[in-house]
Amino acid sequence: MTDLPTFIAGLPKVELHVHHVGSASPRIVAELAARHEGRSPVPADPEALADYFAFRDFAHFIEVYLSVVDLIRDADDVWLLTHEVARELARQQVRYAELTVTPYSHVHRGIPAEAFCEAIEDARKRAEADFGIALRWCFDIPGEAGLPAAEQTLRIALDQRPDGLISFGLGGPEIGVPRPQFKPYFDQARAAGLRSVPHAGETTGPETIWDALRELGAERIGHGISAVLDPALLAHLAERRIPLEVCPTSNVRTRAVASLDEHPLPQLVAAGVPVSINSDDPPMFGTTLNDEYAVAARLLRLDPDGVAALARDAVAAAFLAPAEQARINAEIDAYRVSAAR
Ligand SMILES: O=c1[nH]cnc2c1ncn2[C@@H]1O[C@H](CO)[C@@H](O)[C@H]1O
Repeated sequence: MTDLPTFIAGLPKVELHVHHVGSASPRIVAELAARHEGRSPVPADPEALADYFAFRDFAHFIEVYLSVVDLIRDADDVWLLTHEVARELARQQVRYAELTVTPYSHVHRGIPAEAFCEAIEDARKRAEADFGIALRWCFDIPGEAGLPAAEQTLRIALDQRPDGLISFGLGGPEIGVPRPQFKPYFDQARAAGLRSVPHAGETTGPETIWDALRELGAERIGHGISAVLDPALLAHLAERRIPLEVCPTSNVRTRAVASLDEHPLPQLVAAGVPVSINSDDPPMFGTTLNDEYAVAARLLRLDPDGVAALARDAVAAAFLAPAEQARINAEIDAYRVSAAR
């Protein structure tokens, strides 16, 4: 029987909550920083970059995140980042990933929406050919940029409508960014067939999650960890099978949770709430998806069968056709059997 980290490394997975820019590896950040020599606070040296990715609080995290967004200056940068993110996901046996991209932030920095969408689409198709990974897009509104960003994100989603686009989200800070104001944009996105997956309950309380459900028609919740403070919400999420996209290390590194041992993941699972395990912004948080599965296994005291079940839970929460879900689940089951020998 292989040890758990080895088992996790080989386990077929899907990832549902991982950010495009937030996944820029130190090597990619260094390459982008070198291209824009001297005009960025982001260090090119991987050691210095690790220190740069130490956050005082969530607001500081967003500030650092946006400084990395500034490194993405043209469509070539977008292509390079996307293809490299796919390589890293595939290296971890990710078969399918719903990658959150924030078109507004790039268009706002001068990359035309059409060029941005062409770059991510071309990189997505090349990644499928090169690495065998299926990528789909969530276009998210950077909440800190408010309603103008909501309007432009919706426009880009509906006007460009890249083939890989399947969902519409809302990221950035929650404090000072109430969810109800974004209802008109989510209504139009959902009417156009996009799935609703806003962040909520990451840095604010359960009421933000209720708003995301009631006002934005959320089908999944990004993070949603403060649901543990509201038993009625826990019961609602469990009864309606509304999955939370949980990112344990992210919550500790952005100071949303004091430590992994205090992370509410066990309480969420005990309440019967469906969860998927995700990495969010892996290099920024010094983690990987495999590391997050190992964290979940420790917090939930899982054996390989339990870890394989976690992977299947993420497949169940994915916006994938049933036949595709069955195919990935069959791979997970076959792997579990082979690893047991
Ligand atoms: O953990 C997170 N919570 C909220 N937003 C995040 C997180 N990680 C990355 N972003 C990104 O920060 C952008 C700010 O412009 C948001 O759009 C979101 O995509």
